[in-house]
Amino acid sequence: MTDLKTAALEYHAHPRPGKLSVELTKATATARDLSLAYSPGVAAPVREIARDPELAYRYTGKGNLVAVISDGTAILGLGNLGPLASKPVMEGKGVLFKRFAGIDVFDIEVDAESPQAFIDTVKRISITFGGINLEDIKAPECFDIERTLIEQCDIPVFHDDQHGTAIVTAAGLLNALEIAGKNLPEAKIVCLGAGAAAISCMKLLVGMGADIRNIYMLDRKGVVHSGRDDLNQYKAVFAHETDKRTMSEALEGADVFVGLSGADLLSPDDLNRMAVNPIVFACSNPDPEIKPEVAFATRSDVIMATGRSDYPNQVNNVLGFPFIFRGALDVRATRINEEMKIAAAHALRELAKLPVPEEVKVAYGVDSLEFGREYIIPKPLDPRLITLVSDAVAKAAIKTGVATRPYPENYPLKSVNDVFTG
Ligand SMILES: NC(=O)C1=CN([C@@H]2O[C@H](COP(=O)(O)OP(=O)(O)OC[C@H]3O[C@@H](n4cnc5c(N)ncnc54)[C@H](OP(=O)(O)O)[C@@H]3O)[C@@H](O)[C@H]2O)C=CC1
Ligand SMILES: CC(=O)C(=O)O
Ligand SMILES: [Mg+2]
Repeated sequence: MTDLKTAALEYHAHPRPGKLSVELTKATATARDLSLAYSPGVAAPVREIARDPELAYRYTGKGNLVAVISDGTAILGLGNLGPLASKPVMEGKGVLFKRFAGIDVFDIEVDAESPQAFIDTVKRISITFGGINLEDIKAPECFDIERTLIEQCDIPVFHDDQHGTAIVTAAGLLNALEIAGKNLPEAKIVCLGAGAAAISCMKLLVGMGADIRNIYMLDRKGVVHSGRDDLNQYKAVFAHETDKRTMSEALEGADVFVGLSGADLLSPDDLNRMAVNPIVFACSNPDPEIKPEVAFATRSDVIMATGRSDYPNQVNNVLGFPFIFRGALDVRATRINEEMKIAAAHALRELAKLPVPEEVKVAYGVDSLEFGREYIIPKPLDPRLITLVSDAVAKAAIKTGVATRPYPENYPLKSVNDVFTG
């Protein structure tokens, strides 16, 4: 772990600080080039955009530019460490947007004294961007922030920790249930965490067929139940009448554990309470609710996923946000709706069942990757993600009437290099 810490600090510090930079996309070699890029030539697109704001998509980078914005109140599972400390994560999201979907990102860390101040800041700068990815904003404030910004902005606003996580969790869970010989409507699910990611994951699962009566949600005070008078409106949706109070009680006979809470909160004893072929998604970052080696030492029948890159089955929103925004930007969707999210989940789910290209196996240093307990969800380095997930999202946007552009000529994209060939 110390090695990883040292390597991570070195990685971020050298050869230059940070992980990404702004690049030029036009010639700047001659005086003529400069007279086009800047004064006097730049006045021409200025006048055009003043005449017709839509032309910002033609003459500026707006259409391929996403703001990754945080207030630093829920940085991964590390908690409220403030906006500046969130910058490595936000730059990291920028790296993933660019690497996997060719999307440019400005990371913006907002020192806001209140949710309203945050909303006002984001609203004022929103015209710069083709989309807004809200990141690592704690519940319950995140819900109102996202809803208000969706209402006020005519570009997609998407809280990644809610919906990106939910989409990827749903895809992985449907596959894990299939492998375990179980199904979503009957699955007994325990969700540790009742924040941004947890509430949204459980909502999407219910939307996709889970029975809310089979879901037990827990926060720091234990089971979310109807006898509690301290529940916010978002948790209250999942409160039902039960005499269960602790995670141990909730886990008795459970089929699924979804952890969206913090490190090392699922004990071997509690894992032993779960049904045969238990599915454990220990998704807290950087440290899962239970380490895979502990889980496997406890039970050989566990189907295990984490949010991390260094174990099999990475259930992480990196599989969602780059490709979802790619699809949404390319048909210039005004929002990212439920149908687009569900289309993305199904595309991810189906991709895991296709034969895996050699280059993916090489990238992960394995001889074989086949749909099964150790491979329930595609790998982030799979080049087919942009092809299938962005396509599914774009088609769903068109079908549901939120696209303002037709199906792109360069779709389905063969790779990230295809992005500007349309
Ligand atoms: N793998 C992935 O792709 C993703 C993983 N995550 C992970 O999910 C976790 C939560 O993130 P997010 O939802 O954004 O944060 P929030 O701050 O919105 O929510 C955190 C939730 O975790 C609960 N919690 C924290 N500690 C405990 C504990 N000891 N026992 C029970 N519940 C606890 C909190 O309970 P209370 O309500 O009582 O405060 C709260 O409900 C993080 O670890 C994050 O890394 C998030 C997004 C994506
Ligand atoms: C992956 C991610 O977004 C998180 O852990 O917050
Ligand atoms: Mg996050």
